[in-house]
This record gives sequence, C-alpha cells and structure tokens, in this order.
Amino acid sequence: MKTTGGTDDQKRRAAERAADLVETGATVGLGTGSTAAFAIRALGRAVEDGLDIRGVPTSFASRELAREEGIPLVAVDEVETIDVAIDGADQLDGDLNLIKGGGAAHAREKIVDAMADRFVVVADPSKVTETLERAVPLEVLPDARTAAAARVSELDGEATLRRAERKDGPVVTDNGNLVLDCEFGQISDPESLAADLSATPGVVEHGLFVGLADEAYIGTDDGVDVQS
Ligand SMILES: O=C(CO)[C@H](O)[C@H](O)COP(=O)(O)O
Repeated sequence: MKTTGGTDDQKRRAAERAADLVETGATVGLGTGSTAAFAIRALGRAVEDGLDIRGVPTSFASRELAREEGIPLVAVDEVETIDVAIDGADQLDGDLNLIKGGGAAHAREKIVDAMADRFVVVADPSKVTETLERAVPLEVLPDARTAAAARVSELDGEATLRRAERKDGPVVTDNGNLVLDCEFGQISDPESLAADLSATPGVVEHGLFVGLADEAYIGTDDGVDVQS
C-alpha cells in the first residue's frame, strides 16, 4: 500500500485513537490509504475481542484488508446511515478542508465520509498545512478527460493524467474511470473551486472535501493532536 511523508508510528497513533471511538453496534466507514489501514487493523483486533460492528469499505483495497481482519462488511449502497467514518487525507488545512484521492478512491470515500454522523480524519503532521496546495485529483469518465482537462486550464489549473506505476497506461479507478491530478497552486477558496469542479461535465468526483470532516486526529511522535 502507498505510504507518504509521516512515520508509521504517527499514523498508527492517530488511527488507533480514532478506532477507540467506535462502539459496539456501530456502522463504520473504513477509509483508504496507509493511515486508514492502521484503523482497520485496530478495528479487526477489537472485533476479535468481541466488538460487534459493520464496516463500510471505501475501496477494493479497504474491503480486502477488512476481510482479512475479520470485520463484517456491508456495501455502501446497502446502508442508510453510517455512525462514524475514519479516513485519511493527502492534505488538510486549519478549517478541516481536505484534499483526498491519492489512492484514487475519493469518489466512494466522499459518499461514505459524507454519510457519516461523525467523520474523523486520521493523518500525520506532514499532511497539515495552512492553505491547501496539493494537486486535486479528479475522477473523470474516460470520454471526458480532454474536455475536463481543458476546463481545468480555464480555471487556471494544469491537469495531468495519472499513470499506473506497474503497468503501461493510466490508473483506472474502482469505478472504471480515469484520474486527472490538477495543480492549482495555493487554493485560497476551496469551496468555490469545489463548486466549479463539481459543475464540470464528466467529472464523477473531485478530491476536495470541504466542510465534511468533524475532527482530525494528527498522530505525533508522542501523542495525538485533535483538531475540530
Ligand atoms: O484519499 C485517500 C485515498 O484515495 C487516502 O486517504 C489518502 O491518499 C491518504 O493516504 P495515506 O494515509 O496513505 O497517506
């Protein structure tokens, strides 16, 4: 699984603290990425010790891991409510706006995270920034990739088709679509950019998560900082 800037101990601390929030009977959104994976493993241990939960995976990868960990699963289209979602982020600002989609899973992540009564972001300090500035992933229908890239240029951005590391050709999402990574520099108004991207024909979902997160647990070298 993809790893990024922070240490595994920082990620694990944040994720295990978030997993401690989960109570028996809960329906739990299971995020994607190396930090969320620590939460899934912690929940797997808790299930083994008797915690009774249903997990809602946000990707093929989180479903496979949760299965290995023995967490009972239910698909997102089979639930009406989610009690808590625990998910990672590629970057977050002081208002808990996020950039997600480093694992190309942001479309289902957004469905699950937005459904949750409580969406907890788990991250290491390398993800925290004053202003969002990483490339924003767009999941696009294959037919829309050229038109969507042109629209990104009109919005003063630069779109790059995400290529696969282990095969020739593009990354294909769990939904059969392509990903454009879009550089906009410093994003001063994430809400406005999110609205523009959502209005672009053929964009299935973008990786800006504005106003969705309730808290962020940031694992440090000696504890967890909570932002809310
Ligand atoms: O949005 C995501 C996947 O689409 C991940 O949550 C994000 O990429 C963070 O991953 P990691 O914890 O491995 O840094």
